This record gives sequence, C-alpha cells and structure tokens, in this order.
Amino acid sequence: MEEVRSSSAWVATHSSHVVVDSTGIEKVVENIKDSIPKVEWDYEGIHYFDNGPLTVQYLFVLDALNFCFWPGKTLYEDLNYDHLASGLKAALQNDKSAFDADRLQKYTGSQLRELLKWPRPLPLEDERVRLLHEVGLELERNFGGKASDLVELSGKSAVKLVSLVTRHFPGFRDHSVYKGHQVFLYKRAQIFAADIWGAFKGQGYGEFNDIGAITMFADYVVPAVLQQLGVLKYSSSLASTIETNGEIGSGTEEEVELRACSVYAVEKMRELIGIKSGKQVLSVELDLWLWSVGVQSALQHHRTLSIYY
Ligand SMILES: Nc1nc2c(c(CN[C@H]3C=C[C@H](O)[C@@H]3O)cn2[C@@H]2O[C@H](COP(=O)(O)O)[C@@H](O)[C@H]2O)c(=O)[nH]1
Repeated sequence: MEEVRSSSAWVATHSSHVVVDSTGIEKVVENIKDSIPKVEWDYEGIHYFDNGPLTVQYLFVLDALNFCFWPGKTLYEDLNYDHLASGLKAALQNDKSAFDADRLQKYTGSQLRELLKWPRPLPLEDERVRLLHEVGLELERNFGGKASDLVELSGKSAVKLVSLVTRHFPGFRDHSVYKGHQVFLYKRAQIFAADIWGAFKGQGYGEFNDIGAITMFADYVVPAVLQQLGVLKYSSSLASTIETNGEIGSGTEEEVELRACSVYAVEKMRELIGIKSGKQVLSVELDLWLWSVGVQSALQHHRTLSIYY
C-alpha cells in the first residue's frame, strides 16, 4: 500500500494540528520491543468462521458496514462493532443464504435492523443499506456473486485484493484531499484483507505473500491510544474539540491529520522495533494490539460522521 504510506507521510510532515512525537515512539518501542503483545484475531469470540467461502462473504459484508459506531450519547449506548459482528454472525447461522448477492441488493433499513436484532435506526442506516446494495450488485455483476472470487483473483496478494476492492466498490475508496494532495487511507479495504488473513491464519484464502504491505487501519480508536501513549500530540484547539465531544468534519485538515499521522506513527514504530530488536513485526499486528487496548479502555476519541470508519 505504497500510496497509503507515502501520502500519510506527506501529511505527517506538513501537519498543522497533530505531531508525531519521535520521543514518544522511542519510549513505547523501548517498552514493547522484547515482547510485542500478541492479540489473536477474534479474541472477542464474535465472528463467524467456517473455514470456507461463506466466511469470506461474511467478512466482506462486515467490512462494508464497518463504520460509524459513535452517534449515541456515550460509546456504549449505541451500536458498536461487537454488535455488528455478532449480529451478522447470528444472521448467517440462522440463514446461510442471508448474504447471497441477490439478497444483499434487496435489504431495506428495517430488514437490516431486524437482521441485526437492533431496536432503533442504525447510525447512517441509509448509507449502510446503499453500501450493501452496491456490494451485492457488483459481486453479482463481476464476481459470480462471491467475495471469495475477489480473493482468488488476487493471487495471494493483499495489495492486489485492496486494489481490486477499491476499483470495483466505490464505497471502499477511502481517500481525502489535504492541502491540495490526494491522501489514501483505505481503512475498510485494508481491514478486509487483514481480517481474511487473521481469520484463516494466513492459510488458504488467508495466504498473502505481502501482508507486510498493509498499514494500520485509520479509525478513531487507534489515534486515541497513540495520543494516550504520547506518540501523537494535538494542538490545544484539537485537544479541546475532542475532549468536549465536538464533531470534526470529514475531510477537514484535523481529521486527515489524525488518521494519516496514525498510519505514519505505526510505520515508524514498526521500523524502530526492527532496528532495536531485529524483529520483523507487521503493522497489522501493531494495529490489533493498539485497537484492543483502545476498546478496553474506552478512551475519548474524535468524532467524524463518515462511511469510511
Ligand atoms: N484500527 C482498527 N479499527 C478497528 C478494528 C476493528 C475490529 N477488527 C477485528 C479484527 C480482529 C479482531 O478480532 C477484531 O474483531 C474495528 N475497528 C474500528 O473500531 C471502531 C469501533 O469501535 P467501537 O466504537 O469500540 O465499537 C470503528 O471505527 C471500527 O471500524 C481493528 O482491528 N483495527
């Protein structure tokens, strides 16, 4: 994901509101370099897994909807990622054809709520429905209705998979224009590749020769952890917007910096771990560790209404 790395690095070196602190990185790396915390994929026990193509279909649907969990008053009053994953899992266990391409094209908002056993309108429900339809239609049109075909066509390359997904499914084209430059973050497309790798433990559908090319997934949880660790420093105005739960507009300098600086910081951590300990750690592994720390500590995070994360 060279374009994600290089455009994020550009943001980090031109940023106005967020600083990547190299001393903060050194401290974190010093603490973890000898035993990098290993977090197992699905440590929460919420995901569907049957070791076959239906798992890939599940993960594609999950990552098509893997955004915007925050509009409730507090983090835990509204839909969260666990609800989404376990709701989709239960739906599939109940009805193996629930995510067939023709069915995906027909869901209404209330049917999706019913499927997830969610009593209220979902955050950005109309967008979630639109994106499900987009996935169903394009899978049917070009991939025999099967997300597993996307993986097979990628020839064991996570980079190819991300590029195939972003080329065919507009909802996955997570990018912004920052100070005149196009910045690529591709959070949901990259997390889809990483989810497959994690679920299948790097075997079968999960075998990618270039999993090291995937960056961290620029969401709202990991930046908050990086700030807590002293890796990211915010301007006082940005810090106060986040503290007071103010909304940060999608595509604003602040939002792009929070996300791109997180990508850059994790890349720097990974490089420094390599130098200090000789260990090759993947950005995906660092991301899952940081994310799991974040969801356990329920840190205050930035709030941007977006379909990308
Ligand atoms: N950077 C990063 N962000 C991640 C994930 C995951 C889940 N990954 C699965 C992979 C293996 C595990 O077993 C996980 O189940 C979700 N998110 C993001 O978090 C936010 C939701 O949070 P909350 O409001 O608390 O529900 C939302 O933006 C969502 O998109 C990750 O891994 N990395």
